[in-house]
Amino acid sequence: MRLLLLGAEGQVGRAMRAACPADASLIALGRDACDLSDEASVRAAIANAECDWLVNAAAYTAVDRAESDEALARTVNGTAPGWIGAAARMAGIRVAHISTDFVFDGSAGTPYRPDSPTNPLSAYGRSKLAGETALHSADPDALIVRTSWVHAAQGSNFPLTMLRLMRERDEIRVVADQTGSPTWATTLADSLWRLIAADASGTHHLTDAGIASWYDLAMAVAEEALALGLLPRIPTITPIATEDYPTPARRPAYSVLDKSSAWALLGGPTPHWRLSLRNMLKEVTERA
Ligand SMILES: NC(=O)C1=CN([C@@H]2O[C@H](COP(=O)(O)OP(=O)(O)OC[C@H]3O[C@@H](n4cnc5c(N)ncnc54)[C@H](OP(=O)(O)O)[C@@H]3O)[C@@H](O)[C@H]2O)C=CC1
Ligand SMILES: Cc1cn([C@H]2C[C@H](O)[C@@H](COP(=O)(O)OP(=O)(O)O[C@H]3O[C@@H](C)C(=O)[C@@H](O)[C@H]3O)O2)c(=O)[nH]c1=O
Ligand SMILES: [Mg+2]
Repeated sequence: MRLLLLGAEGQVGRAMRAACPADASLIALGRDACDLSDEASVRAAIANAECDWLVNAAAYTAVDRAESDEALARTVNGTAPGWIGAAARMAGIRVAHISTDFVFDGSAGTPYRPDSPTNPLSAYGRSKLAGETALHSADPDALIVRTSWVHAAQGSNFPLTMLRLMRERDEIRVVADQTGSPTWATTLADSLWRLIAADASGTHHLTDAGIASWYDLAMAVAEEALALGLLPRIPTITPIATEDYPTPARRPAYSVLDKSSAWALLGGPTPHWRLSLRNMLKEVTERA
């Protein structure tokens, strides 16, 4: 199988490259080779690629910045997936695309199913929902996988931000009233390769197992990092309310996703987030 990967330098893009099975070949394009704000660039990249599947791991992921930069977020996350779907369909290429828990408003009290009503609270969430819709209209067979709270040993993510702040400060304050599921990019990439091998289509939810608040996640980063020698001591970590950590973007209070359809296709659950976090931080120690 030949697979074209867009967003090759992001957290998920790197994990997809690392998890590439021996019997697959990968054409990995970064922003310089395929710019999702430029329709001609997207069309050319897809027309020139002889492949069976395309995975779109490129996105505008700066949630707060998107509030004041909505037009670009909208083009990259909302419009480009439609260009991708149309070009891929024309070339007979299957598409896998990644979306987010932030398409939901967080007012639910039980895990969101793939067909639960969406209602994004942020410009980023609106742009990602628009991307799902545009891709689905262009290519009804596309595979859309919503995930959440992604982290990796390289890149910009909450656990690495926490690790840096814990080294710099005596106290950090973290919101305890937003609940979701942290997800190691490696879990997502391994699962995506398997969903592709199974010829999956439609919308599915895929995160690591278990739930946490951002505060729980920060506490876990502290404990795991201390045990691995990445942190000399644990600073004071204070749970706070969302209103005490003002940000430009609103985030869902609850964004746990129901993963049962993906788990059925995969033949079992994904690892618990705590185990995945430990494995991610082990990789940080190996890189240091
Ligand atoms: N990170 C998270 O917590 C979550 C992510 N997702 C989704 O998962 C997918 C992968 O995210 P993740 O790997 O974490 O994100 P990253 O931000 O790590 O990677 C995204 C990549 O897309 C690239 N990119 C941005 N703009 C463009 C553009 N105009 N043209 C081409 N490439 C571009 C970025 O390049 P550059 O670095 O140069 O900007 C970056 O390499 C995205 O669809 C995201 O919405 C879903 C839920 C949670
Ligand atoms: C840095 C920091 C953040 N926070 C809060 C702010 C926010 O509510 C929460 C997470 O902040 P971040 O900006 O790191 O995370 P954020 O970029 O919002 O993460 C989201 O990214 C996009 C791409 C997604 O798709 C989502 O699934 C989700 O992973 O933690 C604190 O409470 N204390 C802190 O010191
Ligand atoms: Mg962020």
